[in-house]
Amino acid sequence: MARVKVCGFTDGADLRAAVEAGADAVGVISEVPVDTSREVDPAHAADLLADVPPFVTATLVTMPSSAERVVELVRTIGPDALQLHGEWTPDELRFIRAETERKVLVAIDAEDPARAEEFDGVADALVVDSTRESGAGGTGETHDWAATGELADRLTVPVVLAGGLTAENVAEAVRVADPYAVDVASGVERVEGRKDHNAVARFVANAGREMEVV
Ligand SMILES: O=C(O)c1ccccc1N[C@@H]1O[C@H](COP(=O)(O)O)[C@@H](O)[C@H]1O
Repeated sequence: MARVKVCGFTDGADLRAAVEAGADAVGVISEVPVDTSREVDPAHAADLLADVPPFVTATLVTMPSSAERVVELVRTIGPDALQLHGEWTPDELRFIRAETERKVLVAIDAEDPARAEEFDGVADALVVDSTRESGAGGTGETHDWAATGELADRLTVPVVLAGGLTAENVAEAVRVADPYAVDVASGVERVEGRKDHNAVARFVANAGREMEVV
């Protein structure tokens, strides 16, 4: 059974619905250099994550221009964990981990397994996503789940499967890739930036099942 992260909250009621549905982690997206309806400013991100109860991982998804800015954002927003997209070096990652004392997940593109191997043992987990050229996620596009499963078998750190997941395809994705966790943003929205609570509940349920619940 895969753990579940639901990402890209802009609204407290949507976040609480995901927690109620049983999500293991929730994410807010702040300071990303792409146009996305899921981005919130740091103050709003802090407010949203302040509502996350114990035993649910409050995650900041970000891609600012420097490692120092990541550290500032962690101090402002107060997440439990960080998910970094974009072009980071292993040394920058070591600096961020040491300064923030947070678990750090690095997002890599599914087409770039060499980069995953570069961060194996440096990051706390890898998010294997179908990213844009900039490294940003939220594309709503799937990739080769079997190849990601094979990559996960070669790595020592946990692999989070992301990219184009929905309540309808997540059970099959888990069956094929057998990831540590799955991550969804656009696939459980009713309109851009707002979640469909029913789809979120079905996503969480289906991530833990081999058969789809409709
Ligand atoms: O969702 C975004 O707009 C986004 C922007 C910049 C960096 C990361 C972003 N989202 C992350 O990408 C994955 C996959 O998204 P999707 O399910 O394919 O829409 C998502 O889990 C977010 O963590």
